[in-house]
Amino acid sequence: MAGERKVVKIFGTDDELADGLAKYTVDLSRKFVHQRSAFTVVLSGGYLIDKLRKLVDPPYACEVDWSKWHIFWVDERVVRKTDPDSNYKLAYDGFLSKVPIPPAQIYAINDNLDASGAADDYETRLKELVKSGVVEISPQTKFPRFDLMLLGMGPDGHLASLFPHHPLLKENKRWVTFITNSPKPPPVRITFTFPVIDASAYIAMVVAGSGEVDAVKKALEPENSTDLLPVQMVKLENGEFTWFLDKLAASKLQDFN
Ligand SMILES: O=C(O)[C@H](O)[C@@H](O)[C@H](O)[C@H](O)COP(=O)(O)O
Repeated sequence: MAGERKVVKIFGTDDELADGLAKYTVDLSRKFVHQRSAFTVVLSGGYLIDKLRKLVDPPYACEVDWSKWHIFWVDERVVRKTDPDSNYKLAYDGFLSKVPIPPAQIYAINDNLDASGAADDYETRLKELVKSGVVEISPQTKFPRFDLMLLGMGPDGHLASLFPHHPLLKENKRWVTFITNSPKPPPVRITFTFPVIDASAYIAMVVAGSGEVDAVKKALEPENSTDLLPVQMVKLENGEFTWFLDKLAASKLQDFN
């Protein structure tokens, strides 16, 4: 069935959220490995990685065929992989170093290139992975269709490095582009574009704590406003968008309190 299915899950504690996210990811891993013998997973930076902490331990870790996983980044800071600002480093230290995903299936950006070069290089590598059948392609839009994006959102409603009112919100040709004036430091990043995000099969948007409470309220219970947050601009063509919230992040939602 085409279109977007929206799901909201609210957890009482941080540990319950981490358990819920681990179970959801295990179920999708099983589904895609069975269906296509590969599972393409896109990560963001931020505290998302901490929320994946349960996935690396039993019972979840043993239920996953890690050899079929392929890891990508929805956005990455243009810094060395060893830099504390690197999303690769954050994910490696907190998640990837603890599970047996083949290193050749972890697609970090080329940190020898500048922002424009790194975006071009990442897009070229994605095109090769589409050709070899690892990454699917959307039959409708011809943008890459990832199996699962595990994402975070900022207090201003940004996702990936797509910030409010920025011209990159309108990018509709490139798969991967770059930004040199990100309002969230560091300023130079590469990012997937909206058409790639919109082509996803599943997105988990993970928000916990009080920092994003107003953005969550605006995204889930919008009042008439033409000034949309970036997260409100996501329109999955044929996919499921699930919010993973804790009690604090959901505390302003009328329908859920
Ligand atoms: O590089 C980045 O800045 C992240 O990838 C970004 O997309 C992140 O997911 C959001 O900014 C939310 O970040 P927090 O989880 O820290 O709020």
